[in-house]
Amino acid sequence: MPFFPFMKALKYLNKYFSKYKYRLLIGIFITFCSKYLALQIPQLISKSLDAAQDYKNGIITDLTIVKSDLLNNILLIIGAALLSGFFTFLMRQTIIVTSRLIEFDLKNEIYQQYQRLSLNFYKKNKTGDLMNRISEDVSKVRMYFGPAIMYTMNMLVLFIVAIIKMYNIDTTLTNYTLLPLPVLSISIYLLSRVINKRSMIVQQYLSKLTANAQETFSGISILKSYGIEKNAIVEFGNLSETSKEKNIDLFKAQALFFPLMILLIGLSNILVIYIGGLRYIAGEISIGVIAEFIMYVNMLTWPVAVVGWVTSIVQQAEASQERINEFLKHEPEIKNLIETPSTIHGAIEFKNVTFTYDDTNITALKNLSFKIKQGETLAILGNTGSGKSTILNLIARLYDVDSGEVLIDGKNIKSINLDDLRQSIGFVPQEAFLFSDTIKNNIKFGDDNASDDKIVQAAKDAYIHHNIIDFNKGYDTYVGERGVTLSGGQKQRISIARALIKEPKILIFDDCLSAVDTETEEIILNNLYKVSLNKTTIIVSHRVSSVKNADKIIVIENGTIIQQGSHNELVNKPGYYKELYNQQLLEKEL
Ligand SMILES: Nc1ncnc2c1ncn2[C@@H]1O[C@H](COP(=O)(O)OP(=O)(O)OP(=O)(O)O)[C@@H](O)[C@H]1O
Repeated sequence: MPFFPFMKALKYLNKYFSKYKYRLLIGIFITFCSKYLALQIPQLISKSLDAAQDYKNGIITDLTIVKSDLLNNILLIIGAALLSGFFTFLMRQTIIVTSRLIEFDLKNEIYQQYQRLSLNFYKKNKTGDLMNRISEDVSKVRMYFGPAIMYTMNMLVLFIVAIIKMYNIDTTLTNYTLLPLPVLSISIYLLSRVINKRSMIVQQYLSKLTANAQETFSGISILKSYGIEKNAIVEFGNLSETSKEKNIDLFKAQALFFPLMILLIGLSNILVIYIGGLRYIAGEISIGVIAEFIMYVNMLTWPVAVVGWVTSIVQQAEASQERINEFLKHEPEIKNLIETPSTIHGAIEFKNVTFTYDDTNITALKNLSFKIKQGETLAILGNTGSGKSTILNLIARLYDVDSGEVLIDGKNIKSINLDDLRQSIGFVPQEAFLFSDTIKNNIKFGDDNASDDKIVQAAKDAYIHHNIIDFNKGYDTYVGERGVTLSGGQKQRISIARALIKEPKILIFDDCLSAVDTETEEIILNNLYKVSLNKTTIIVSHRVSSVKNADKIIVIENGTIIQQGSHNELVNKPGYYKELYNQQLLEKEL
């Protein structure tokens, strides 16, 4: 059962309660000690006041007895206050620290789940949303483990102990004193709901503002070259104007919080003084009791107000945990079905493969069949959108086919250990992506233990070494957001080096030479020819020059093969390949 049993989504977090149960139990015990000690103070003050009055009224005549009583009480009050303060410190150290530990665990759990999930998941959910759930939502859930539990414990101990003490002293006065407290709790709850609603709206606008600013900065060169800075300023201005208004709305509601509390505490205090005064005059209670009750009222007000606040924290945590659970319970579409290791040689076959992207409903491949033997080079040509990248995605099992089969070494790709499959593929995507790190680490990404010599060799093979050594810091040059800006062709070649260093059985190049000139392309292809001996290689390209040496060329149109054969075979047959060849030959001559 979760700490607040009416919450369903929060049940998921029970495992963390049991993981940290000892810390939490110690925290709860410490809270009890702290509050119990704090609650001794009003009684001591009451006794001191009564002693002074007894002396004044002549009930006690010996001043030294009164003085020693008072001194004792003062020392006890200081002692109780110090100890209670120390326990409050320990209470935060246990409960709040535990909530931080759980926050850390939960973030790691979500991150690991994100890593497991397939590409489809990332297409369906926005990056901002993923980030929000792992940061904002987790912080809200932490509030449930930390402050919500701490203040609830606080409230329970204070309430039970104080109320027992109060009823033991005077029932009528206690009833009157407690009268405004439920009103306080309910009004704080209602106010907290308004505050939460408004702060969610503020958060939404903050996200919009950040997204707008981020997009503007990343597209700054386009913005400037089109001369539309003014439009961007107006758009940002409008957004921040609305955001400001929403913030003012929020602060208006927040501004009510303390006055409301003070008003209701004031009401309780007036009741204590008025009813207590009447009962004192009637001789039913001593003057010390009035002081004691006033202290109890002030001690109880915050915990009572907190009931409202905690309720809304728990509701928010529930909503956030529901969003987190939605991702945590999401099963990756592509699963590793085989635990035993698989050895991969690199023969690939597509048998009547049909594949539809389920988000766009586009059937990218239709009944497609082809075969590549281990160590052969296959080239894929075709117009944009014809399905070339889709073939590569299926070989890396980034998606599973709808019908037909992809076979690796004669075995259905699903019956191969997924980790081993991906380990044996060197994939160079269409758009090179470099991490904000050094060039060396970007290349080493393909093989963590690669020696410097191996890194240099891979860079030479990808024909990027000569560029790298021209940078001041060579291989230690930082690339990415705050580093050197590389040209498209340089990025592509680093990305090739990253694939080569892995020495995979299958090399996949998805139109990754598009940003280099034909001479550089020629050099790289010659190098690749040497390093890719014995490796199955698949090259996707729009250029005949990139594919002419392949063992086999297939031409794709609308997801089906319209031509296949070697360069020599195809160049003599009328059709797409011959036309492309002639056209590119003509361009070269021009
Ligand atoms: N991730 C995706 N989600 C949905 N539809 C997609 C996705 N990727 C590609 N498609 C669609 O599938 C079809 C085939 O795309 P694919 O990327 O395989 O073409 P391509 O031949 O590699 O094109 P290009 O030469 O432009 O890279 C296209 O109509 C495309 O819009």
